[in-house]
Amino acid sequence: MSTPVTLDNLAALKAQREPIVSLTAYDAGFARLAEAAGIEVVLVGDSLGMVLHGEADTLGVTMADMAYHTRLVRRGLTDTLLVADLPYQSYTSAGQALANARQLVAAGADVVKLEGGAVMVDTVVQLSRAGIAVCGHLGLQPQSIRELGGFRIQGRDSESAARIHADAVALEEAGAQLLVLECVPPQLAADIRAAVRMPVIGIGAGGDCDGQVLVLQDVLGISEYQPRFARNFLTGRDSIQAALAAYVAAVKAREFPPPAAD
Ligand SMILES: Nc1nc(=O)c2c([nH]1)NC[C@@H]1CN(c3ccc(C(=O)N[C@@H](CCC(=O)O)C(=O)O)cc3)CN21
Ligand SMILES: CC(C)C(=O)C(=O)O
Ligand SMILES: [Mg+2]
Repeated sequence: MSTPVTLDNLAALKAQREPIVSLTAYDAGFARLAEAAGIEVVLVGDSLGMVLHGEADTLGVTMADMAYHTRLVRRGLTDTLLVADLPYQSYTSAGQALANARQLVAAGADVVKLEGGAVMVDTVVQLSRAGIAVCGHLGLQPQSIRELGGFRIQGRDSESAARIHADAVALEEAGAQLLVLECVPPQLAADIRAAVRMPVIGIGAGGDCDGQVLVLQDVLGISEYQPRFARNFLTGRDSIQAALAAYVAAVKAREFPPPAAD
């Protein structure tokens, strides 16, 4: 890449139906490798609570953690769009969300991501009005693990599918410019993708999304627990660089995720 990736570029990729490739990173070194491999969006995910800290969920991650890792990743990137997660309990009011989102932007985030649908509309409106780009996150919301009772697929029945669909539209109307859709049935992801202008980046949500995101450690096969939807791209390859390039190529060719229920 030679010019910075923008949200407008991602919208153009959606319009062209060219898959957007996203990957998590938590430090400058891996961020640099992700950019060199052609990753368009690097996510500093609160998944770092699990893959870096060794916790069983993402609930212990703090704003200090997210700001620190966002600063590290920023130093590894020249042109890649940087999305950073607002962590658990850091956006319980619009005012708190604004203050914390500003911290992530100061640390180098281009876009801040938050979990939740209709309940987040006021917050998304305020962030957008303040000039902060927002990425929504629907479907499986790991920060709601206690309410969900586990990392389970969401939107299986028609009622919850309709709610997720309505949440996506509400987020877009509130000003969200990007959406992560995690662990929902492929048909629901396809319907939502077609219904909103913002690019929809899927994870465990089938192939008919505008893009895909995976956790770095899953792509390298070094996670303690590998979700079923993830793939180890280092298998059969001899370097991390080759694995990341293979992930990018597989998403761009729509070879990943595979068509069948995986
Ligand atoms: N290493 C890692 N990869 C991830 O994709 C990831 C994280 N950590 N941490 C934050 C969230 C949590 N995620 C997860 C974690 C576990 C499952 C999981 O166990 N899924 C089951 C399917 C459950 C069902 O059938 O509903 C699976 O077998 O994949 C899914 C998403 C996605 N994110
Ligand atoms: C799994 C992705 C979407 C995420 O939110 C994270 O890495 O925290
Ligand atoms: Mg997250």
